[in-house]
Amino acid sequence: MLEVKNLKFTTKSGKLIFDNLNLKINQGEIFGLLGSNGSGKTTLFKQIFGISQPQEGEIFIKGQQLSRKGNEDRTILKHLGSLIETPSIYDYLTARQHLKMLCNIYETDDVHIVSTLELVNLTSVADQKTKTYSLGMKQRLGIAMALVTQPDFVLLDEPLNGLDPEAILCIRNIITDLNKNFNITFLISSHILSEIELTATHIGILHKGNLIYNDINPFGQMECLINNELITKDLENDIIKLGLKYFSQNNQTIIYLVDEKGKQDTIAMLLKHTLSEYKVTPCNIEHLYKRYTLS
Ligand SMILES: Nc1ncnc2c1ncn2[C@@H]1O[C@H](COP(=O)(O)OP(=O)(O)OP(=O)(O)O)[C@@H](O)[C@H]1O
Repeated sequence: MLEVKNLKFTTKSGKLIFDNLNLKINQGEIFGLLGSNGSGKTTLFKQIFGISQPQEGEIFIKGQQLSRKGNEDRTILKHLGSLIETPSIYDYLTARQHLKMLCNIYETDDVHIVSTLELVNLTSVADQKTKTYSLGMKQRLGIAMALVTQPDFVLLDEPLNGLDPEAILCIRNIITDLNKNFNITFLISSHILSEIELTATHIGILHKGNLIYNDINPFGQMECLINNELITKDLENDIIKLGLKYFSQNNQTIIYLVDEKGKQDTIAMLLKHTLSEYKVTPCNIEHLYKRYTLS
């Protein structure tokens, strides 16, 4: 669905934002993009959506390369829905008019306006001017605007901004339902790690210009923690032989136990090395995030 190759981007003031960034998102994935303030999440969304052009590198959507100049052959963008930064909302238009306007711009059927308003719980205020809307209502309208044209790839940059817990739950359900029932692909950024943990199939951590973690969402898996001083060369060879993913940091080696078999194999292997001082705990995105970004 999306392939980003060797993307480089430096701001006018000389700050390096992307340093040969590579990213691949396959159809049907929900890719959760994490990263600290200023790490470049919004910039990446803008480049994928063609609002800003990469200085170096290539972006492919459904196999079609986006033009560097940014103005020819943009038809592929019709398959994209997006909410980038704050939604572009006009005070003097109603929610229904916003959705109608988007359908006109994208030259798509407007039959989904009613169901999209229903989806984001705006039906009762659909004909009120948006100047009367709260922050959360505007945000839900922004999400509706990303969905109304029935795109098969949706970019949501901080979609949970300003939402109350009920609305957060509603958006989570919308994303997972659309993904499950219609195989819609999502790229979502958020600082709410617990939400990404619950929704994403894959996770990327953007840090210092690159994706320092880019893999499946390990939530629900277990990990095994061992002090580095207990890791012998033979043990490391056995970890590699078993095909286990492992990572060493702060005097600790962390082995990801992707399934029950991986867990049993790992424990059997540790026992073979007469190693009993290990700890098996559930994976947690917050720990993962800290582990990668605070190193
Ligand atoms: N219009 C601009 N001109 C110059 N620098 C910019 C501009 N927009 C963003 N930047 C810089 O680019 C970097 C990346 O910003 P970006 O908004 O992509 O980060 P982000 O990861 O989305 O941050 P946040 O989590 O705060 O939304 C920052 O250092 C920011 O200062």
